[in-house]
Amino acid sequence: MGSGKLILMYSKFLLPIQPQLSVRLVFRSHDCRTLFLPHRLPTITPSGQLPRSSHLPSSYSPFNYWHRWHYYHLCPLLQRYTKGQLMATIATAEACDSNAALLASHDLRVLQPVFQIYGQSRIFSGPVVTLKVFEDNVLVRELIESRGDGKVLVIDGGGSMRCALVGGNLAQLAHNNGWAGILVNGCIRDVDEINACGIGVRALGSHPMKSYKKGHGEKHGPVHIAGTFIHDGEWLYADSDGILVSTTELSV
Ligand SMILES: O=C([O-])CC(=O)C(=O)O
Ligand SMILES: [Mg+2]
Repeated sequence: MGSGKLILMYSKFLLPIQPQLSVRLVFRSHDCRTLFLPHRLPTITPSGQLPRSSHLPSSYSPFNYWHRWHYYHLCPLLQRYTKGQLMATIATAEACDSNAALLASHDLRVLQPVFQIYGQSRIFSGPVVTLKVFEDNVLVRELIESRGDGKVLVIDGGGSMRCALVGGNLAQLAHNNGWAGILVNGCIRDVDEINACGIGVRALGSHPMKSYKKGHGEKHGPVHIAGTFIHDGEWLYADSDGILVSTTELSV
């Protein structure tokens, strides 16, 4: 059984008997992990509603096996299915096999395989927000500080190999703000921090130096990365096989 079916089964049959994990709770947030952190686990209420934060006990010890199972095994899976990330179930290879016409018309494009994979989320997708900068990450922070709503930030850093445009702090902030992923045509740093973070990141490589902080660049314009143009509002699909960009959202 595919994981998509499994999650549907979970939503239909198991969530109702686990009222503290209401669908509202799971699908409203882009960061299940935050919600499921042990110290935030809500108690079960008879109505199935989340207790108000003032009702949350300061500690959930001892919390039972069921809670632990959710936290450690289910949450990483749920993260992939939260709002804006449902299309993460599309495998890039399958998408290529079943969309020959879109590939031929260039409505579906494959990025050249020049990116390294970072971050816990190896599969991500979402509508694209584009940004063009050069060795300056002020606008990167500015966008990441806004709500991501499951979008993918595509940063054309001109392929610079002389500094990093994203580090551990920005990656964590992006994850907290609901960005599904970040693609950097350039370098990142704080690799260990990023690899521990729940977001998906693709970049050309890593570099220990930070970038300039001038604020130069252009948001939402077309960018040309890894052999293809990418426009704001297009859809990006990344998994272990590669990265696709589609003019429109692909169906499962
Ligand atoms: O501050 C920067 O330019 C990037 C960085 O190290 C971080 O996001 O942690
Ligand atoms: Mg840093």
